[in-house]
Amino acid sequence: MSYAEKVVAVGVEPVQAIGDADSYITDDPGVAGADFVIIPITKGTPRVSTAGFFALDDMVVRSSTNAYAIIGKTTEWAPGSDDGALLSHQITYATYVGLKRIMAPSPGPDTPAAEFARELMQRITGDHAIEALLVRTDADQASWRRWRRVRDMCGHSRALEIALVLAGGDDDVDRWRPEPVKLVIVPSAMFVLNDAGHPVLRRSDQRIVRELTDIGAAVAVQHEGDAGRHVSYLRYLSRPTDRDTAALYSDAYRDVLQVPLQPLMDHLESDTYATFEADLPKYDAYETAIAKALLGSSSSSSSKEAPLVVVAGAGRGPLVARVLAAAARAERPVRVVALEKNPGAMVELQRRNQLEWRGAVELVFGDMRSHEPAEMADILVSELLGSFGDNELAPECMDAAVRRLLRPAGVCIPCSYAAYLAPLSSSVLHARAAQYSQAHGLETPYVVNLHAARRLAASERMWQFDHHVQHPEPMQFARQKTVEFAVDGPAVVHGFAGYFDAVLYADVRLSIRPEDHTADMHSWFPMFFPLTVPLNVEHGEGVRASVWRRCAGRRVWYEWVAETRAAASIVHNVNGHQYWIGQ
Ligand SMILES: C[S@@+](CC[C@H](N)C(=O)[O-])C[C@H]1O[C@@H](n2cnc3c(N)ncnc32)[C@H](O)[C@@H]1O
Repeated sequence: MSYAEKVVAVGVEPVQAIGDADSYITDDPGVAGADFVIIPITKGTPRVSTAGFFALDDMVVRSSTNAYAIIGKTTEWAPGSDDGALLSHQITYATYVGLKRIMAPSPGPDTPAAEFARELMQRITGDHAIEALLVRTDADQASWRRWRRVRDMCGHSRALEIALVLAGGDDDVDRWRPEPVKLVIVPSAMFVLNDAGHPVLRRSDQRIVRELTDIGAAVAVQHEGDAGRHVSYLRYLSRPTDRDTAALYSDAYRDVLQVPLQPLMDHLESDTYATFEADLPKYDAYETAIAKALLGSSSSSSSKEAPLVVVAGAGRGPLVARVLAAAARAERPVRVVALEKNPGAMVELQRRNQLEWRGAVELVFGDMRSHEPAEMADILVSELLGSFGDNELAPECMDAAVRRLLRPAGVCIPCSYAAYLAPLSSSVLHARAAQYSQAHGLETPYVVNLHAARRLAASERMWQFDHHVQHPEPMQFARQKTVEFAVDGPAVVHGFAGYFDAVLYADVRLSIRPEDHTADMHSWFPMFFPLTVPLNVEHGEGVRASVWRRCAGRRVWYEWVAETRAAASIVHNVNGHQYWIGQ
């Protein structure tokens, strides 16, 4: 199922007291059409027998018949009381009947965070830990600060999820977007009647509900009496919208952490090439750059022949096809060499050369860093860019290719590319990275289509690699940069997002920076460099990031560290001990 096809569950939280969950769910016309209800597990202050069980009369949830449709609320918990024992009994009972989810009360302004966090920790750790606990909270900034404190004390546990109660108007949703919001509760007072007399939300509140359901939250109306029309409206509001193919593709990868590809060390699979090839804006830009280069450059003066274009790292041939299209567009004859080191892709190149290119392309199997050409190229085309620009080892491969394959005044496409960094808040991604940490470690960058995340500042340029001039000596591939970000705090930095931009030729560029992203291009998602321990940033405080690109032997890797005024992270991935790129 793709993300866009996912249906958002819509529920009801009755304001009136409910005597018995089963008859409410089965008989009350007011909840017909809802997918779930949010109701207390027990009535008022229930008695627990000395033997440790509840009396039937005290229960709202009395059987497991409708458990799949119930989010069970525990009773309010008073700090310093022995309500903790009651909470325990309620959770044990809720687990026994198999409730869909259990909701803990919100930590009120007077609730000491330490006591509340300790109470929660007791439920989510140890032998009888429950998988997930919904913490109910208001959406204002003070509530977010309280939540942040409690979550820190609970070690950013993935078991804690949020049920966010909106107030309407100026809910600060940006602050909640990076948090694990699994449920949005909309009080009926937020609804207004439209011209036809139907309850609807104001435009700004519609946007908030859509944004939160879009990152995977269910939605419920808090209502007295018949909630049917509110439920239908919320279902309509959170329905999937029509998307184009590129958006559908991106949606399927929302917040999915991917290990970055290593096209130099590994041989890519045919399906991976097929995914690249679907990204037409990228190849359109290449075609334009090649056509401009053909018009702008003279072929080697010693030769009367057409310019020689070498596609280094041709894959299954999309750039070869674009060289031929650019030549036709520029009305310039060309000679084309396709160089590739992946034996599987070589078979596809032969097939296309026979069927599509009528043998016009010279195919060469080899490594661009060691290939000995019979003739130097006028134009060298390659696409070895990763999400952080140089993380697929474009510098190492292209510097060698420029020296060995390109004549001194030749054109290299791309001629330069740069890496960018921005601080990122996303407890969702951080929790996922922590989940993978046994396999890959938390000191590993990922490629991810960022969605449940908030960028805390504009991206800053880290470094650049240039291939327009041939350097007399091989390039220095190591880099280091420290940048300062003015963060819109208070916020939590869970890591950094990495981006790149590239100049293909003259004014033809590619970019995945949010500030100037190439329209509709979808084959590169940003990089995510997690911090092992997230850093809190207060209002007016900045964040400093230092990143190194280091190289030794046949390995290249990144190390990174973050600092605020009050705290600092560890230096991540020292000596590439968790993540490296192989040459
Ligand atoms: C990111 S893919 C791009 C492939 C193709 N140009 C496209 O757009 O679909 C990079 C390609 O370069 C090839 N490659 C990487 N390093 C190479 C090297 N040193 N020599 C030759 N080919 C290389 C990989 O096998 C892969 O096919």
